[in-house]
Amino acid sequence: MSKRVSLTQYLVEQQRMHGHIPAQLRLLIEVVARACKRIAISVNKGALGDVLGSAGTENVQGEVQKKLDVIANEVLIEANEWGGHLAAMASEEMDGIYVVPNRFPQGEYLLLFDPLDGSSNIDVNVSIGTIFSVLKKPGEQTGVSEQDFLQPGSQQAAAGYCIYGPQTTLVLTVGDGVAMFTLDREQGSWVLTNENVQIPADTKEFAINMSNMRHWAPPVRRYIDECLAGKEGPRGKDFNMRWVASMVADVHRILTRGGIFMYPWDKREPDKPGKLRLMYEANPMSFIVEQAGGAATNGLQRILDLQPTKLHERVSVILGSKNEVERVTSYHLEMQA
Ligand SMILES: O=P(O)(O)OC[C@H]1O[C@](O)(COP(=O)(O)O)[C@@H](O)[C@@H]1O
Ligand SMILES: [Mg+2]
Ligand SMILES: [Mg+2]
Repeated sequence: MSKRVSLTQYLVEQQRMHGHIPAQLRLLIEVVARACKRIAISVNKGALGDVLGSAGTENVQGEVQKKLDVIANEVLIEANEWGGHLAAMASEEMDGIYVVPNRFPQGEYLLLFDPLDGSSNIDVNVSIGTIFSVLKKPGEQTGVSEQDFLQPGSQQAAAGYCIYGPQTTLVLTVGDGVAMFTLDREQGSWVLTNENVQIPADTKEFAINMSNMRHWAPPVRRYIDECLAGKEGPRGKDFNMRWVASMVADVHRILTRGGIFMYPWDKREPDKPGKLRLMYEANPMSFIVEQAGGAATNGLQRILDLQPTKLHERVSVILGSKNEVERVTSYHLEMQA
């Protein structure tokens, strides 16, 4: 049997051999990974743990919170405020930033998370996840403000997600490729199971919520129409479609076998750039996808180059196999010209 490499060993290697990450960042990632293990336990309990259904509250974006949205948020905060590596946190489930109180050890990083991604899938027992993004607090000044979080995704020190599916898998980048770790439940440890994740540049599989078709902008409509035309159409090949409605699961499939994922702007709410959130969904996923050789744009620009203007900013997302993302982006740019 080949040697098992744990998350800790992998991170120590990244720190010592490759000089990629400081010790503080390594320890921060381990705290997040531990929190994900605790969330995985709650997810698995389901009805037995009374964690299904609505919490009866709404988050800042007006979405009804599920019990697990609230539980996962609390687990991440509690684990990380004791961690000692953070100045503040921000989450889909909290209106403003959460500054780590003085009674806890202080650090120089900022952590953003979508504690539970794919909330509509919790009660139906379909894969869900946790997405996170790590930034460095800018400047030397003491104190931390929301402004400190508003950095482009290209500044991320690390990003990852944990998928709670048939297997529990942690996917991580510290800017040196993408690694996957599978949770060994008996041992309670994360084991490195894929060290060099690569997204093929071409694909025959797209992921989009087709029920919104009539609301899409012309470039998206054109791309999907061409895919649907199959072998006889301009693409000269048949396409398959998947839509899990958990971004983590759709992105995980793309990291595993390629594909393109789109949640574009649509006419239902024309003033919103998209449904997904830039800081704790699109940015971390775009960092991971690029690190695996894929691409991510909002139709016109690279997502990682976007300058955020607010914590809960939304964005149109097109990511995955590079040649397909470039094609959809070129259709948008042609329309603009
Ligand atoms: O139900 P829709 O409109 O297809 O949206 C699905 C998308 O919404 C999300 O569930 C949003 O995430 P949350 O569950 O964290 O709010 C994505 O994971 C997914 O891609
Ligand atoms: Mg989400
Ligand atoms: Mg969520």
